[in-house]
Amino acid sequence: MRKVIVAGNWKMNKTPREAIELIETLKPLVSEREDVEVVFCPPFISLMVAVEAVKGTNIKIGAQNMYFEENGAYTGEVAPDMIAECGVEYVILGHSERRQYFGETDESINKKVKKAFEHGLKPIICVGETLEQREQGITEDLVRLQTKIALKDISKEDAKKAVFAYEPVWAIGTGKTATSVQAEEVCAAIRRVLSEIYDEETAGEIRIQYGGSVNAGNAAELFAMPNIDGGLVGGASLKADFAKIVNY
Ligand SMILES: O=C(CO)COP(=O)(O)O
Repeated sequence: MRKVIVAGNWKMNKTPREAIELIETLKPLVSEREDVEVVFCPPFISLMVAVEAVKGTNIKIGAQNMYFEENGAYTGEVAPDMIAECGVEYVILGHSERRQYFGETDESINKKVKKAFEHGLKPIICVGETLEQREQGITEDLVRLQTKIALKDISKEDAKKAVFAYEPVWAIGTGKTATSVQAEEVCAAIRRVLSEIYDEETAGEIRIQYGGSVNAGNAAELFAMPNIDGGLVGGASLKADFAKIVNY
């Protein structure tokens, strides 16, 4: 049985002081469900205080990105061991905003996935199509390709620790959610390709989230779908409402 995982991607929001405030507000509200794994992903600068703030609870902390080199002349970048040393367990990789604004490619995401595993970090790998791609009818082809390239040269043992997040770009921050049927269709396609790359057992262990305008009103229906194992939440993760999603 796959454990549901609900992660809050805070994106570029909250100063370290505000991050602590939000965690303190949410902590008592999201710690009750043993069957749901909760992850907060604040900006880099708040990772250390966030790890400190969730000590003694079962809440996990994740980063939103990292670079694929170990160290060196890469001004402005953050290395895998830097975030690992903060006590972070997860790292979001390949978010569509990083692909769109910061030139990330399937190949660079694959390098990051490899590095994450080398450093004991669990990647939350984001895949998803734009509206244009959906209208062209290439959603499944595209998501299959994104999934395959992200996992190139990744062992079965490591892959089992990965989380996938299906995030249709047209549903992010738009208030326009994919229907549970649309989301399930693509999450099932991701599981099929995982089964082709590895085997059915491995595919059955990997968790696949849906992301894109998840809120307290639609979480239960989405998470009830057989291939949707939780959500990657943006806007609604910045408010006390996040607790309602966790306690769907
Ligand atoms: O991009 C997302 C999570 O990574 C989704 O963002 P929203 O929940 O704000 O649509």
